[in-house]
Amino acid sequence: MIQFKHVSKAYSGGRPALQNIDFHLNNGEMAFLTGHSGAGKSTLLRLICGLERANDGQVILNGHDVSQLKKQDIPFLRRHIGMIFQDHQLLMDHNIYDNVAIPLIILGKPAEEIRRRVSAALDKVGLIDKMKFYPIQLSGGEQQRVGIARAIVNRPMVLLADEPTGNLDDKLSKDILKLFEELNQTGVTVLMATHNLSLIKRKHHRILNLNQGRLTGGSDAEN
Ligand SMILES: Nc1ncnc2c1ncn2[C@@H]1O[C@H](COP(=O)(O)OP(=O)(O)OP(=O)(O)O)[C@@H](O)[C@H]1O
Repeated sequence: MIQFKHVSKAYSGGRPALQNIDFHLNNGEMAFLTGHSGAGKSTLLRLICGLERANDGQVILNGHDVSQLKKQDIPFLRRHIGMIFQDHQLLMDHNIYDNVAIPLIILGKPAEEIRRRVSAALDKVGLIDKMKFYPIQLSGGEQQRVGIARAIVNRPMVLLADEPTGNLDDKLSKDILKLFEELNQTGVTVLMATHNLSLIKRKHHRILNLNQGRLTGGSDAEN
């Protein structure tokens, strides 16, 4: 489902953020992405959804080489991806319901389907009672969960999560991880970047570990 072939990325003026990354995440697999701050985790996730372009190598998503896609084709690719950002990126002048509905509105889904799916997504993250609230009225952890609801509302094939439990306490972090595992059991491929090693230590999913932009664990050769 997600394959990196000799991928390197350097931001202009900076040292390489990723160097010669090779791995293959199978359809329906779940994996964690770990590594120190600045190791390249966000960059790797951003390459998959076309927010950044590789300088070298191939990033293949569901058979498409993301690094070769034309700019106008990127939105079509993103329809299949749910992306959860570190800084949740909510629209502050829209309420929670609207924030979660946005991906469906963009796709032109009928109002009744939007209502049903947004309610289901908010229910999953425990925020159904707050759908009329604005992001500013929610705690950091609740805002993070709105970002998660928005990412799953369109039932993506692939869920990419950048530090999704960063603002959450232990109990909520475990709940979110459980939610990802449930989605994974329905066939969604999940890649989650995290610093929280205690959260994932008893899990059996593959761990891709980055160190200074290089993959030091979890590549296919070890599996
Ligand atoms: N837009 C950018 N322009 C220039 N350099 C960048 C940019 N984004 C990231 N970098 C650099 O690329 C490297 C990898 O950053 P990245 O954000 O991918 O790491 P990370 O593992 O996600 O870190 P963190 O855990 O702190 O979020 C770092 O050296 C960072 O300074």
